Amino acid sequence: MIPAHLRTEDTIAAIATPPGPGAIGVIKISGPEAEGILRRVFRPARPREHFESHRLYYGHIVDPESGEPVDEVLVALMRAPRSYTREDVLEIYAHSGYRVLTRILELVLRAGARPAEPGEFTRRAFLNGRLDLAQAEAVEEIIHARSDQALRLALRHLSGGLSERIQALRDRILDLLAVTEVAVDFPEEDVEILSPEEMRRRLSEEVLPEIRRLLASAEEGRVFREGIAVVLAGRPNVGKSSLLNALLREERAIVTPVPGTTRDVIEETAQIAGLPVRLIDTAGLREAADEVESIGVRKAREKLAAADVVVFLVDGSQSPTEEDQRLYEEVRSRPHVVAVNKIDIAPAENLSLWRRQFHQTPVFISAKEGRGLEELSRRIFEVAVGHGPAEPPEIAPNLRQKAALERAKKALERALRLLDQPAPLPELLAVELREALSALSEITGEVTTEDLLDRIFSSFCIGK
Ligand SMILES: Nc1nc2c(c(=O)[nH]1)N(C=O)[C@@H](CNc1ccc(C(=O)N[C@@H](CCC(=O)O)C(=O)O)cc1)CN2
Ligand SMILES: Nc1nc2c(ncn2[C@@H]2O[C@H](COP(=O)(O)OP(=O)(O)OP(=O)(O)O)[C@@H](O)[C@H]2O)c(=O)[nH]1
Ligand SMILES: [Mg+2]
Repeated sequence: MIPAHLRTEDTIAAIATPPGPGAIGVIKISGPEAEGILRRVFRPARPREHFESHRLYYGHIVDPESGEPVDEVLVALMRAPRSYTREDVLEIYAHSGYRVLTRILELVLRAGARPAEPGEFTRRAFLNGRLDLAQAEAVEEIIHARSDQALRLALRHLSGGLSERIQALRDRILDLLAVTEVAVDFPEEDVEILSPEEMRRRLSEEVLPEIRRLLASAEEGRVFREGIAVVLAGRPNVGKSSLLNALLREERAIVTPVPGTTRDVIEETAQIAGLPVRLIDTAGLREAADEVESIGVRKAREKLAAADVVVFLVDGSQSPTEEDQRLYEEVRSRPHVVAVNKIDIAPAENLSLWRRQFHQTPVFISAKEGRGLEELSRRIFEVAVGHGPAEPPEIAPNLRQKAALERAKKALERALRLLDQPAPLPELLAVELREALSALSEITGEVTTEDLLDRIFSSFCIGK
């Protein structure tokens, strides 16, 4: 039974914009009472009997009990099925502020709506067939995209890029299942509609490679979507904070000639070669001079251990020391890039010493003059992604979708093993093909459970 809080005959309402002062705040209402609510709480500037669909009306939200105006607004009514949820949708464009939006929402609730659960608008869009499940997940992906690449990927998912690939796979497996079932139903007829060899060929050359491609792009897509943590580490005064500032193009961290300037962890988001990156500047690694600094150094080591990529920075204006070597040993086991800084003032003989100092060729940079930063970005990208800067994959399944793909892959591999045997039983084959189909159907949501939907939509924002 559908729990009361998800009854789709209810009219739901939510504030759809972030709380606090802002130019405009939006209240969304969806369900059969949308128009009734409009009539009860809205007073149009010019009295009217009828509200046209998809038109903006200007007027006031008025408390129906006291007659007191609450805000000056624009409203739009979008009649079913031409709306986000395919139900009647009412949107109220109000001023945004701490009180005004909650006041209006209270009136709307009193006028016949109940508060929407997180993701409930999109859940209705899904239940009413406007989006499939993969597209619904893409809505959330758009909201959380932190780089252009991540956004592009999400938008392709929203417009059905992933769903189409899954659908094509399902069609192929369905064809195979259909002939297998003929063989189950008419065992005595010796009509071999599809030979085991042909079935084998289609599975191993057409279906499984496509699943493997999708799985690989899931891996690759993850870095584009979620981004990486890049920690800047090295001895005091080598120019870590200067590099942070240079990469951000902003004077974010304090830079001084005094070693031990940065004592706390500084984190900022940036884009590096299209990847969303959390850049983390840390205290210079050394025997700390005081308690504050020693806490800073400890935090620096914690960040180092959790980094996706460490940029190990050294000072090219000085020659390598044992201390640099010792610190490098700490970093070496982590994915890292070595950067030799201050090449604008570094003597040439130093640079050749530094060149031979590490297990990899360092990148030569000047944080001060912004030199070598592109090369550094490229190297960070390589270490994070495993190959040179490339476009993100066309589409990239998320973790849930990846798990379903893996289930489908296992089932199809079992089917292949059956086909290796002499006279494979069609009944057994059909079981595996159906299992693969059901796994793939979970991705787009042809097959779902309340539990699955709860899990997916509960992580959405309220009002989405
Ligand atoms: N004001 C407002 N802006 C918004 C949204 C919204 O809900 N309200 N959206 C919320 O995420 C996004 C836009 N997404 C939307 C997707 C579909 C439909 C829609 O009405 N689709 C109908 C009919 C389209 C038509 O007129 O042909 C449909 O597909 O059936 C509306 C918004 C971003 N901007
Ligand atoms: N010439 C030159 N000076 C630089 C460069 N990068 C940093 N510096 C100078 O080096 C000094 C230290 O720079 P910071 O960025 O504060 O160094 P840090 O590694 O963050 O130092 P701590 O926070 O103390 O660990 C400052 O005087 C910077 O101006 C560079 O590329 N060239
Ligand atoms: Mg610093």
